[in-house]
Amino acid sequence: MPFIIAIDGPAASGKGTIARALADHYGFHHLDTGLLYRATGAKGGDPVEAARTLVPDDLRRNDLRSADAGQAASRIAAIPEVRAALVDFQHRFAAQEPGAVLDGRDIGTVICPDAQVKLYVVASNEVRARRRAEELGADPAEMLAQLHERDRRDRERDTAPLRPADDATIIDTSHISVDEAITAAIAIVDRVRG
Ligand SMILES: Nc1ncnc2c1ncn2[C@@H]1O[C@H](COP(=O)(O)OP(=O)(O)OP(=O)(O)O)[C@@H](O)[C@H]1O
Ligand SMILES: Nc1ccn([C@@H]2O[C@H](COP(=O)(O)O)[C@@H](O)[C@H]2O)c(=O)n1
Repeated sequence: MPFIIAIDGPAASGKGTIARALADHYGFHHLDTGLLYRATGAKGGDPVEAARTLVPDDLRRNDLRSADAGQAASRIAAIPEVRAALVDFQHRFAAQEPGAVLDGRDIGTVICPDAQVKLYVVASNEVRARRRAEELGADPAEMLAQLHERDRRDRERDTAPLRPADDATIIDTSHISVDEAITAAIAIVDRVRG
């Protein structure tokens, strides 16, 4: 049975950084599920049809990391039929041996509720905005406004809203380095793997 690590949290909290490092450390597969929503939003047209016809090549577009792509993703992510169309892909990915790390918004709550490890990564709004602004070369105040809007949409939607699973361990990266965050995550996984 594959070992599944589910990582959720708001935008720019550091979950992708931790997810990649865990996958590397344990030799697991890694899926940034945000890319599925970003690619669906970027395809344009009917979002439900775009999600149903998504192929791996769509995830390789080089314009998916922009702030605009993030905003478009969070709008189409509120549509239940879009989410439903992306479930199979995520389940197939999570079923790969020897294990998989999936990061997103609803991995521990909806996609992989039986994951052996669930992490919920947070950081203060100001820290997240500063990190994202540095990453994209954008204005921190503008990033803060965009993150607020995206988080609100993600938390308030009816289907699969952003929230920690009841059995998730919280990691707050506001005042710790990337290395410290990764070390904390590995310690949590190692405790479960024994
Ligand atoms: N603990 C940390 N200390 C300092 N910088 C960090 C830390 N964790 C992540 N970062 C930086 O913050 C930025 C956002 O991190 P990351 O992409 O991992 O966030 P995310 O939660 O996956 O975001 P998104 O949901 O938008 O994909 C990156 O530039 C990353 O290098
Ligand atoms: N499991 C997920 C993953 C992402 N979303 C939506 O996509 C947007 C972009 O995600 P990033 O992780 O790349 O920032 C995000 O704001 C969510 O609206 C989702 O709903 N479920």
